[in-house]
Amino acid sequence: MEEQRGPAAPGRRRLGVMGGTFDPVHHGHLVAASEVAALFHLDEVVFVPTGEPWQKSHKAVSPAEDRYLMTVIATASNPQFSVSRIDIDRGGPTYTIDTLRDLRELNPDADLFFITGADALSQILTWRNAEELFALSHFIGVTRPGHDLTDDGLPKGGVSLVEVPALAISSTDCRERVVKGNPVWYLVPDGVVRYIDKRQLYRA
Ligand SMILES: Nc1ncnc2c1ncn2[C@@H]1O[C@H](COP(=O)(O)OP(=O)(O)OP(=O)(O)O)[C@@H](O)[C@H]1O
Ligand SMILES: O=C(O)c1ccc[n+]([C@@H]2O[C@H](COP(=O)([O-])O)[C@@H](O)[C@H]2O)c1
Repeated sequence: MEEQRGPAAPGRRRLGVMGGTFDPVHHGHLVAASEVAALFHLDEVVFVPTGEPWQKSHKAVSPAEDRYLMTVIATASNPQFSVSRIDIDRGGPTYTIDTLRDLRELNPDADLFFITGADALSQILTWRNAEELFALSHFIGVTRPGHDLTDDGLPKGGVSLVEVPALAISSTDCRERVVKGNPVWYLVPDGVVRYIDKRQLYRA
């Protein structure tokens, strides 16, 4: 783990990958990405909104273009953050194995660091081609209030566990607040509050 936290190998970039449905993106996502970027000396963190999140198919998910635009708005002010459309443009259900293969092809000079909250990390063995994921990227599991952070059952050396400032924010709670007419100010970036309002998202 310490080797992963040290400086990048000569000639190699370090690319963080923050995958998520981002419906909507909130400060929990942004703080996790920022903290990991600093701890692991990442050159960039690319946020990758899902196309069709197959494990959320029982839930109503907002249109990909809205989730993409909210992610662009939320990350625009940070020069280290960018947003990729690869999972949206590929079409069909989103599998991280495809995300990582595509990002490696697009960034042959970079080592990948996939960032996941404790809840997502605990589900990783249910993901498509789970055993291959760790050959394509290092995984960084971050703390999230209400969830245990563990690498039990995951490949040794393939995962680092990191404590990040605790923000008890979820997209589910943000959506429910909007439905009830409660504020989401300061849970999501200001521009995202405005976008939700403009597009009338989550109004039941
Ligand atoms: N508050 C948080 N702290 C740390 N990690 C988080 C937090 N919220 C989300 N994450 C992580 O960010 C990634 C993307 O999360 P996602 O877009 O599904 O947000 P969510 O808040 O979990 O959404 P939902 O409530 O709709 O399930 C996942 O790896 C998730 O674990
Ligand atoms: O690869 C899979 O099978 C897979 C299954 C569930 C989630 N993921 C990825 O995990 C990240 C967080 O997903 P979610 O559904 O919690 O927003 C996002 O990048 C998803 O594409 C990936």
